[in-house]
Amino acid sequence: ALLPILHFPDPRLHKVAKPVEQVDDRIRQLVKDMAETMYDAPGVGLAATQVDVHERVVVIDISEEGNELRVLINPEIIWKSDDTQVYEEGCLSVPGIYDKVERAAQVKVKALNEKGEEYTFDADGLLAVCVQHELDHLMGKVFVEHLSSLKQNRIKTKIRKQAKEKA
Ligand SMILES: O=C(O)C[C@@H](Cc1ccccc1)C(=O)SCC(=O)c1ccccc1
Ligand SMILES: [Zn+2]
Repeated sequence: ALLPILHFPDPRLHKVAKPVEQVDDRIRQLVKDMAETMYDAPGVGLAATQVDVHERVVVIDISEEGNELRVLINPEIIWKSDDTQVYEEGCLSVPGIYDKVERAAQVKVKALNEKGEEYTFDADGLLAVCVQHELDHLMGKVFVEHLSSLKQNRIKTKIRKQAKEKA
């Protein structure tokens, strides 16, 4: 089922997600709903925090055809490169806002899959950006918080105006 995505500055986006205790059918259904919601947006990633579920679950699919779904349960970055890359980021919780964010160029990630089995993978490029962006969400952080307070205030004003026009 499609899940409603929380929009900045909703305070629930700042809640810290808890680790998943048991990878069971409830979690597998959540993953299915998150993937459906991500593809519908469309996006290349989605964190459970964004759909108001405060558990450490992330889905990512950076493939062109949208047929390479990655499921990250209790994900951890176990290594980060010193060199960084700047990438123009967007966010499904901050629609219409794009800005440059500097992050580690390569990361090594450890996570559980839908069966609860542990796996690791190396990421660079867009995948590295996306993993770091999604893990920020699980820590209650939205990408705009990397920007100056001047820019953040302008974004809040713009989002409020968008909300008024829609209402
Ligand atoms: O808000 C989110 O977490 C989803 C976000 C993740 C992200 C990935 C990479 C850079 C920044 C943010 C998005 O998917 S934003 C939409 C987007 O980047 C995109 C959408 C469709 C095709 C390609 C990219
Ligand atoms: Zn986001």
